[in-house]
Amino acid sequence: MAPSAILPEEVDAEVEYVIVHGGKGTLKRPILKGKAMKPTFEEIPQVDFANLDSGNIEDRQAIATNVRQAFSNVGFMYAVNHGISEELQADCHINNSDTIKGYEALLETKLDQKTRGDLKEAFSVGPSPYDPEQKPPPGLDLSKYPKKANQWPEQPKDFRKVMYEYRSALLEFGIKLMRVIALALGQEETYFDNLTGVDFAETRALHYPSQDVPEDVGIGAHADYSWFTLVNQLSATPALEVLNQNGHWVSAPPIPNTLVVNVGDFLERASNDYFVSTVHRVVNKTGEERYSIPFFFMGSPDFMIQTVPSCITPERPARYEPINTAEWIRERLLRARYKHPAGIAAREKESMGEL
Ligand SMILES: O=C(O)CCC(=O)C(=O)O
Ligand SMILES: [Fe+2]
Repeated sequence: MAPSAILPEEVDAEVEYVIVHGGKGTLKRPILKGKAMKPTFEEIPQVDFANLDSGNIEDRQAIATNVRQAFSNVGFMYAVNHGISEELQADCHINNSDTIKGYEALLETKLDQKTRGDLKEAFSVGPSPYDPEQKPPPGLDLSKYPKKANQWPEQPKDFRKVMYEYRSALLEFGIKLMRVIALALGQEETYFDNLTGVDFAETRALHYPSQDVPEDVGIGAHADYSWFTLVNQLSATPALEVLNQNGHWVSAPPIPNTLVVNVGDFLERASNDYFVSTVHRVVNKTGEERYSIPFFFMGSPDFMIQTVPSCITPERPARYEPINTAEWIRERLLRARYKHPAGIAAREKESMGEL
């Protein structure tokens, strides 16, 4: 969506806001117009990962420099040459099935409270090291994980296999990206290695029907509760939008063979706000169905998210207390589920601050 028309300041008597559901609670971002507008991004940068497996640290450092720029200025990037096989990505279209049991129906979540709900269906696959496909490390303490394994439908036949293969491929890329992020934050490459020993990532296969009602959204304005999210836009339908510092929506259209990568709340927090967990939403007015598969890289449930030492300076002391990963995820998940009693209670505790 193009930035709204520029109005002279004096005409702009009433400030409008975008309401956002993020890790810091429900917040409002003023929509800036005219002279009030700040320099900010108008498109999503692309970063080339072709040299990710280079044996040369300078090559990996060069990627880290580009990631640092993208994550600190925009909070989003397209990863080009990410190495995830095209075949596997094409197979993921198997999610295009309405026979799947246990998925989240249309209007089940409501991130933007002004809407009737999010116009999307989802099938989520979370941590379940009891499932052999997740290749749990030997000696893993299973007591930390939910006993109930992921639920899988009988049909389509290869759904479980493909989802787990896809998850493994993204996890592998994610672990490498976490190393690049460590470099980008001025740490040793291995700085986050203990975070990724046991993963707590979630894959979500999403279907967004086209929206006819003007107020409808596919997924309301929000920031992600993850270290970062890797989004495979399976359809050619442009619908993902990213909020810039002026409160204007910038389109992130699908680019073939790229992954959209965005900073999540954990990374924003650990980087002491140097990297931004940028607000985004999905609005599908194209008349076409849209499918996408976000992969939320979350780390292990008992990992304490604390500020990276190189992100603390005399001008910017640590802004956040350490927080337990599982606790934060649970709180955030419940908040979005407006029909869930615990979600209602969590939202009632919130106050509305400014972003
Ligand atoms: O479908 C997309 O492109 C993004 C979905 C998203 O933002 C989310 O599930 O958190
Ligand atoms: Fe998101």
